[in-house]
Amino acid sequence: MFKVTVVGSGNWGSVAAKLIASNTIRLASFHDEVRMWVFEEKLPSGEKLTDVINKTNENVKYLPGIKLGKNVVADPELENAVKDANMLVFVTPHQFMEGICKRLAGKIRSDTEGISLIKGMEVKKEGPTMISTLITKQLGINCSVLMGANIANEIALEKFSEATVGYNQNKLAAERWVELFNTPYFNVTAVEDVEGVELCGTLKNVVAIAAGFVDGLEMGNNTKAAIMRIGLKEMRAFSKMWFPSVKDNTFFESCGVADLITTCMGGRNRKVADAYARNGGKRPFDELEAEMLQGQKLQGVLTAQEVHEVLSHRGWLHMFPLFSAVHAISTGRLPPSAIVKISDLKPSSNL
Ligand SMILES: NC(=O)c1ccc[n+]([C@@H]2O[C@H](COP(=O)([O-])OP(=O)(O)OC[C@H]3O[C@@H](n4cnc5c(N)ncnc54)[C@H](O)[C@@H]3O)[C@@H](O)[C@H]2O)c1
Ligand SMILES: O=P(O)(O)OC[C@H](O)CO
Repeated sequence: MFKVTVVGSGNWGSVAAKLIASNTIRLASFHDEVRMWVFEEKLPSGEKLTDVINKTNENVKYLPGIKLGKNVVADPELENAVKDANMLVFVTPHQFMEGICKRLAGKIRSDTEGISLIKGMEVKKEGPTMISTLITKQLGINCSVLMGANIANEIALEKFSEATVGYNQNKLAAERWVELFNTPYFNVTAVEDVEGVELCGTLKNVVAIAAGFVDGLEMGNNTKAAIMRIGLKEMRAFSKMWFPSVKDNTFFESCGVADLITTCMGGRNRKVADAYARNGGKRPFDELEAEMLQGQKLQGVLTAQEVHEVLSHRGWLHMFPLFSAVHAISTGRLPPSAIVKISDLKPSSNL
């Protein structure tokens, strides 16, 4: 029997727990109960978030108004939450994963399979390390990924969408993840390209920041489409430079072009970048994030910084004018209007 724990309980983490719980309760090969690790916090009422989730079956802070399923149990103790599980679903903002992995090292079952829903990467001197690789290295487990055009609040309302599982070699494990996540309104397919799927999910957040600038400047649909097109090309070029095995077809899955479109239309990165541009770049991103998202986290600004670091280390910045402009604008070195002057930065013909 498979026992699932969700490590993370933000907006998407809560929806993932709901999706999974609806399947573990009906499929015989899974234990009914789904544990969900909660980064504990006190609510304005003085109650602990975990207690409120377990009392109301609702994550009142990150996914208000949605019942998670009676078989979801919130647990504030990380080690306790994972101790019986042999299927771990990682879904926290990427900046917290190194610390979480350090706490979990040596404390999980040896037969555990992992999957990361985290859109982000770590930066090392030698280049980017994907979060699935960090998990594999630090915890010694196989780790697949699930990415897609998945704005969490829409899936919480059971509106139809698609997602892509990326795996490396272990097809059986990938099929089990598909079984665990798939529902009539959440259509999951698997492709053998873990890095390609994960890089799509990670890099689209940088393009979403650019799309938000364009919206904030009220530049219209053609400009936004141009930004998305250039962004997609840079996503593919960046992915293939670091991981030549990445497949072109992956960019046509839900994790690729579909996620790029939905994020640039309706995501949190877009929304906060829109506000940043409307304020003429005068209010920093972290201030807008705290005010507009109330505890939810942006991934695009940090990812732009990470992309900048690895590209500048290699001397490749000039080949990625859009990624470079997003970083320069979000750090206040260029005004938001610079997002449509990227042709001045001489994009390389080999993208
Ligand atoms: N929300 C979406 O629509 C969506 C959809 C697909 C993928 N994702 C990805 O899922 C991942 C998680 O995003 P989310 O939307 O579930 O989270 P979120 O942004 O809604 O919430 C932030 C979470 O971080 C937790 N947190 C705060 N400080 C922490 C710390 N020091 N250590 C550990 N946790 C801490 C908070 O308790 C909260 O659970 C991200 O990589 C995101 O890109 C999000
Ligand atoms: O709200 P965002 O910008 O973090 O994007 C959410 C999801 O990644 C969309 O698939």
